[in-house]
Amino acid sequence: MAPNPRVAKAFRAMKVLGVAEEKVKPVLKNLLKLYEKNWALIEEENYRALADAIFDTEDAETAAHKKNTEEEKTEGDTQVHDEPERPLKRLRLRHQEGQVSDSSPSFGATPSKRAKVGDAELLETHPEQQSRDILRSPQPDFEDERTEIQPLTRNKGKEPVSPKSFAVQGSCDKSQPAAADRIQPDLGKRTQSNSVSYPMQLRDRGKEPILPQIDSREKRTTSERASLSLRFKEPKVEPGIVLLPKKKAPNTLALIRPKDEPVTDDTSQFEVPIAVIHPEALPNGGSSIGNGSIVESDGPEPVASQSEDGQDEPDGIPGLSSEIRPSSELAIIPDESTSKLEIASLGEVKISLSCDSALKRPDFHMPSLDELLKSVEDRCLRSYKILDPNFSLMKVMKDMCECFLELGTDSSNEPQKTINVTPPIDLLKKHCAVDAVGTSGLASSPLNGAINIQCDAEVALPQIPRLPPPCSSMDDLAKPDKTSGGDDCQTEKDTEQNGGDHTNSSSLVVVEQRQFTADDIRSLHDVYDIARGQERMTISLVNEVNDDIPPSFHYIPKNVVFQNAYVNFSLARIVDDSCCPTCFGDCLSLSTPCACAHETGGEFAYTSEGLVKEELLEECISMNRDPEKHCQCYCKECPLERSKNEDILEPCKGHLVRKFIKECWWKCGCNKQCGNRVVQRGINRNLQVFMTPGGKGWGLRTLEELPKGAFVCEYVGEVLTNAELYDRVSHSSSKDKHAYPVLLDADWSSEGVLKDEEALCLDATFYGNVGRFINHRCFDSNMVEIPVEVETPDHHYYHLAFFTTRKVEALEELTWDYGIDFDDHEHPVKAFQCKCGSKFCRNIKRSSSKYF
Ligand SMILES: C[S@@+](CC[C@H](N)C(=O)[O-])C[C@H]1O[C@@H](n2cnc3c(N)ncnc32)[C@H](O)[C@@H]1O
Repeated sequence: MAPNPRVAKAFRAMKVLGVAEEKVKPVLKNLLKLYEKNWALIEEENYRALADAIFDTEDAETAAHKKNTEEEKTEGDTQVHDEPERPLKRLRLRHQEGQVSDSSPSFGATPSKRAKVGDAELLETHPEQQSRDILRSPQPDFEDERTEIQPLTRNKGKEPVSPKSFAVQGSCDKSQPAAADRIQPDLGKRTQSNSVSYPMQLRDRGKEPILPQIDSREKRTTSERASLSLRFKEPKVEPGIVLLPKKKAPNTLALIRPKDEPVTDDTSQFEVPIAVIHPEALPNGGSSIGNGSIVESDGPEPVASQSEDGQDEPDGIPGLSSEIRPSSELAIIPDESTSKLEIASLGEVKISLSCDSALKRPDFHMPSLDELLKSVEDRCLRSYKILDPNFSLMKVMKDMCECFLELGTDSSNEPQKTINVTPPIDLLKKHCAVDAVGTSGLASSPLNGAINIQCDAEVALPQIPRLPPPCSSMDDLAKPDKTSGGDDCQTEKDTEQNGGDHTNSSSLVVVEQRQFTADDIRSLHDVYDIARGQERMTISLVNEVNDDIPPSFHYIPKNVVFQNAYVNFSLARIVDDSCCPTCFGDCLSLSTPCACAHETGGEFAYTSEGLVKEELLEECISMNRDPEKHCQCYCKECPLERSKNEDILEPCKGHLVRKFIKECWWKCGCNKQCGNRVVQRGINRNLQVFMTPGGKGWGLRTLEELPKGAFVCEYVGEVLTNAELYDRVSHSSSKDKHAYPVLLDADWSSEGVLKDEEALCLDATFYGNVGRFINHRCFDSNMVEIPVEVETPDHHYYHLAFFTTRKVEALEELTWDYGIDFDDHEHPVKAFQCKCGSKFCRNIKRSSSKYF
């Protein structure tokens, strides 16, 4: 049978040292037994354990043989010859005089303590012997470095070191003071110079030894308050440092104890290293080294940690815990002095999170690793779909920083909570550079990149829901955001007071740290379904163009009344001749259309396929393209002019008298699947929000081919009176842009003088549906808006529904003509520079300086 390749390799390694296979075999066998077949321990440091064990065995055999020979030669002569023992063994034996011998191999009840104590004591007591012993041990790789071992003997067991220490001793600074004279901060400083240089920067905070951290670039892009450090477990040993055994990355000095290693549980007589890990406590390689804390996997409480003055610990034994639980690769090291959370220990690499200012923050608590990982995973699942092409681990790490701080400052009991989040800076960079608030609605402080999020009470939506009482504090206001192309879409949160006390200009302040609701943040990242399940279809969001993240807004599938709008859905208003209570099933299947078709001249507006009939559609299209060819009404007292609050009212500029679709509704006898119920059933097409490549910001596209006349979606938003809208818009900063609101003026002609609360519009800036992403196209847009009467025959309020004007291919952007007059500079919402690309573009020759 072919020998085990690991065995063969061990033989080869020993052969190099001149040890014959037959000598290696029994020792190796024993060693495998001793180490429970953990080859890593044997192979560690070029088979050091094996080599030492072989030499130990040799020594023992030689000694035994000599003794026998001498006994035979000089019977009765009790004089023992002074044949030198192997130093290590001899030292131990001397040291163990008077102690209880323990013949158990290595991992007894407190083996690590014993090992540490034994080694530390040994090293301290007999440095030169230890040095010699090491010189004798078969370490061909480190031959020229062996003299560096000497300082090891000086460690009083206070400083944990890497078990790999011997491999790099040559680089230790001999000029360093003895370990006994040192304090930990020194260690940190010294070891920095020895650290492997990775894309991280060392940071000496005086308490954290050996912490290469994120380099300055990364530092700039993460919060200073929650920083991530990726740390290498120090591969080099400092002179005078006690070795710590670990099962996965063992310290051979500790592990290759002879079987008769004396042990004692009475550790109080020994000085013990500050942080000591039982080898069995680290089956998966969890690191024991760091910050004077002990790695612990099961919970956030440290098993043992070092206090400020270096004194430990709950069990009275410095650095030792009475209960040492198994550790995994994930390790938590909460350290109150630094609020550091160790995330992972992967081989020699460690990732940890710290919050520098945690101590100054009364609201900070250390999140558990589980919480943190779950939060990051959730975030990745939601967020990274859009970022696949640019996915990088650093983004995940930055997310970790965010979640860390977010969880650390989260207090679910409080109705108002402040969460500080470090944004994925690269996602926000374009926005942060411009102002304090990003597209996402996340604010990035120029000071520390942190984001301040304010949680308000949940919004409860009644049937025609009214918005909850707005924030009373004007401090909550933040500057609207900017998208790269959608530059007049604003995410400013209106915080008008109850009772019509509207926002005034002094209350709109640009803040460095914007306060947002947790809902704001969550909605930003639900890229799988920005509607969060509120539509029949999921609506994904992708960005294949840049790093912009979706704007902050509340997705609502139906309109909500902001405050003063009069929207009354009363059954009493529906007279019998405007509904079909006697109908059954599908009204479209009737040979004679029911009363609900009256609005459209006795013909239903929809075909049996649910498409708007050609004639109606064409008329609506034409109305947009050639408004002058269609009937316009002029108000006696135009609500638009009135809302300007000027002394002299300007004459009405005219409103198109539009065609309405009247759908069946709940007073009707037909069922929900009735063909005359299309818009009210909501979105039933595969739509996607995407980043347009042409600089228009986000847009909406279809993922399936759409026939002409197909319902796509409604324009959903807050129902505002025009006075409210005027107030809202005109009081925002001149730099800020507002999404183009939609006037519900399709039937203003029929009513004489409209009251303020009856002259309505829709604003989707803060509350809206996918309609808010539809970009404008001059004249030849592929969608047209049609007013739809669903709940009330009263045409003050109606639904504005988009239907395709032609067949639209899958992946085509969906557009509609906003009807913007690019020359109207008096409009409260300033026009944008049109990039519709239409050959009929009304803005094609305009100077860009006119527009924002
Ligand atoms: C209702 S939003 C549409 C979604 C928007 N693109 C976004 O990123 O959120 C309207 C805004 O989109 C931008 N936009 C729409 N159509 C545009 C066009 N044809 N050219 C340039 N910008 C356009 C303008 O900034 C406009 O104010």
